[in-house]
Amino acid sequence: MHHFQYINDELFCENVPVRQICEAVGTPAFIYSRGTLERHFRIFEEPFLPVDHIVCYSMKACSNIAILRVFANLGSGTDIVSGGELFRALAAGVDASRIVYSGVGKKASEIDEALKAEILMFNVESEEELHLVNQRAVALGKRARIALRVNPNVDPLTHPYISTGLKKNKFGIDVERSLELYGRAADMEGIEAIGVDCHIGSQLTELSPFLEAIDRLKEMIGILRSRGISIQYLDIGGGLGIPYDQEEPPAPSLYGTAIVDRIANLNVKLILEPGRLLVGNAGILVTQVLFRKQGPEKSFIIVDAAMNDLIRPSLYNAHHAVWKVARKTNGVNGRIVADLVGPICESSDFLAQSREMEAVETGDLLALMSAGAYGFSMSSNYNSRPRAAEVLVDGDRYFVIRDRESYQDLIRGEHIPPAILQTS
Ligand SMILES: Cc1ncc(COP(=O)(O)O)c(C=O)c1O
Ligand SMILES: N[C@@H](CCCC[NH3+])C(=O)O
Repeated sequence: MHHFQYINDELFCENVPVRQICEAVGTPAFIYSRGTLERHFRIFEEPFLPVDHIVCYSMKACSNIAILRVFANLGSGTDIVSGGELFRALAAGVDASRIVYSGVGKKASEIDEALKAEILMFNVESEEELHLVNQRAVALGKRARIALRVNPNVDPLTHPYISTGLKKNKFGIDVERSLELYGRAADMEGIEAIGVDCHIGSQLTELSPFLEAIDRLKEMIGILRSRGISIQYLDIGGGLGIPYDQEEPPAPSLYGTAIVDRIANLNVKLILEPGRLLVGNAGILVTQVLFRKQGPEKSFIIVDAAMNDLIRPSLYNAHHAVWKVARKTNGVNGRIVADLVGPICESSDFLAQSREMEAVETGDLLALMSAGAYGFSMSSNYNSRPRAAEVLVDGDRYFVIRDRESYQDLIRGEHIPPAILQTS
């Protein structure tokens, strides 16, 4: 359920016509609905309310500070994976004591920043990282609260590029080695092991892999406690999928109640790191048709958004529904099959392939649906394309929450050395 709907054949985000926003800010533009963001957060959190928990929004999905603030206002913490994400979270006003820091490659400077901010917990992903976190904590006269990110070797049954909990993946530490490392961590002056963590993948559409992973972690917590290591937090990551096309992921209520049942009597504070579920269907990418072109084998609709704006179709062959912003423009009727492509000089620059959709005309606005997660946050400047504007709709008002980049932004920080500037 989201707040993008047609009223008299015109697409609205909440109470604002999408066309009106595009006339003011141009295209391509990401448009998010505050109502949907809040609704998704509440629906996700609801089943966890009876137990001690923190929802730490995984901000890599959509990291605009206005979006972070929407969730922080609802009590959300944040799952971060870099110094840059820490900076954004603090800039948005997220409470540092609700921040967890995951990621396989934390630099000493980033660890220092997180220690100084006094975040809740580092999710440590290797033995070398554990030593570095200890060393940095001692150097700063602090103790780092940590969990080890365990790789439980569970198949998440998702796209191989976004599976993280198999032993062939770079993420986390296997169960046996983790148990050993907790023992070693107990002797480290700068380390306080308070949690166990895992995140097995993204866009999961089955419940069983989550439960299997939790069972492995539960077993570990029992072993650790029997060794005198008192684990207080269980972080089960994110990963719950959303319907993009035909998928039927478990409803958040089902996911939540199954997990709450599974950890009954475990006596831990649960940490949840949803990303896609909170923002995916709360955002769209609106683009304008530049040209239509009939090739010998295919029809192409060339639009002003491209793989630099939304890379998911190119990277994972991901499906995003295409909706016309005005359903019956210029009396064009009928259905077509076409590739929706951008201006970038790559054959993989497509937003939809061989897609059946309503016929379109040059100048029409099209909405790529479910683009709120891993849309803008994975965008780039490839082909020197300024990144899109981001807009947040709130009832009958809207706010530009990120300006469209300018050409000047494209060369910010670039310099021609004087020796190269000389022409003679
Ligand atoms: C450590 C970690 N936590 C949480 C998430 C959020 O995942 P999702 O957006 O699938 O909920 C990710 C991304 O997959 C992640 O790497
Ligand atoms: N970027 C991916 C998900 C990976 C999540 C990061 N751990 C997507 O668009 O589906």
